[in-house]
Amino acid sequence: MNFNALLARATQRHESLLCVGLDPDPAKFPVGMKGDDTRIFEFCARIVDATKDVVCAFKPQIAYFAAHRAEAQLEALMAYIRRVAPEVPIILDAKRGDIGSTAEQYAREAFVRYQSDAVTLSPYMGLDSIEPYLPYDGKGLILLCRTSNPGGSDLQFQTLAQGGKLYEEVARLAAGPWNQTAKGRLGLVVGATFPEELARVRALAPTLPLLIPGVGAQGGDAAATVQAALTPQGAIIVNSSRAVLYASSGEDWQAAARRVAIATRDQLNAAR
Ligand SMILES: O=c1ccn([C@@H]2O[C@H](COP(=O)(O)O)[C@@H](O)[C@H]2O)c(=O)[nH]1
Repeated sequence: MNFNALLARATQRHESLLCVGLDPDPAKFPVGMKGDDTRIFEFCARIVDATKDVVCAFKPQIAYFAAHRAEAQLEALMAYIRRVAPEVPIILDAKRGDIGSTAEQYAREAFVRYQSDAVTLSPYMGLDSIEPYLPYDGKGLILLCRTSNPGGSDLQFQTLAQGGKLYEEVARLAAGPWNQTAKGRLGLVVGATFPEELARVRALAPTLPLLIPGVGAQGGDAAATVQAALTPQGAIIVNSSRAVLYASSGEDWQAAARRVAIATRDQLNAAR
């Protein structure tokens, strides 16, 4: 099943707009595991067990694995999620972007090595840096548009000579000609920390799925996010990582992660 269909089905079955981000930092692991980078798989797998019925997606961030030489644990985690939660799409957060020949290798990494359903990409090297991902049928390609960090404004908020902001041009291209080339498989990353721009992106890209990080640890407002971005034609995937993963460092850490995930899902649903 393709990414968009998987996402729609998981959103409906789990009544959830919440994506749990898998950003394992051994320094923040709970009692008994703290500092142990051989237990990255185990930590993430227990979070998956605790939240798999309340999410519409999981989003492992590749840097948290690569930094600890834990790529093999990420491979094992992807296989584990596919086994215990086959209905939940997995978005590999890699933010790749490079010339075509290198992008071919990044595409292979995301879709052959890790078997993800979607990957995050930087659009700033242009359409030919996205094209190498297209041979992987049905996979979602989610382009950075208006990122959640304050410094995102440095470039994305620049006014272009032809008028409009750079992030608006990314949204226009992704909703129009680039998505035609990509056969409807593009999505956009827009931060929950910028609800006005979120609404603007939704207006420019009414049918694209939006991956929205920034609720939880970054302080984005869950209700404002839903009101700005959710429409009957436009899916949203609202990510929270640290607030769920590190809800408790005590022995109740899995139960605490589940509690926060359910509370966040319910907050998002209340605003629908
Ligand atoms: O604009 C962006 C794009 C990606 N991210 C990623 O999302 C999570 C957010 O983690 P929290 O702990 O919920 O803040 C993380 O993996 C980022 O790399 C983002 O925050 N903003």
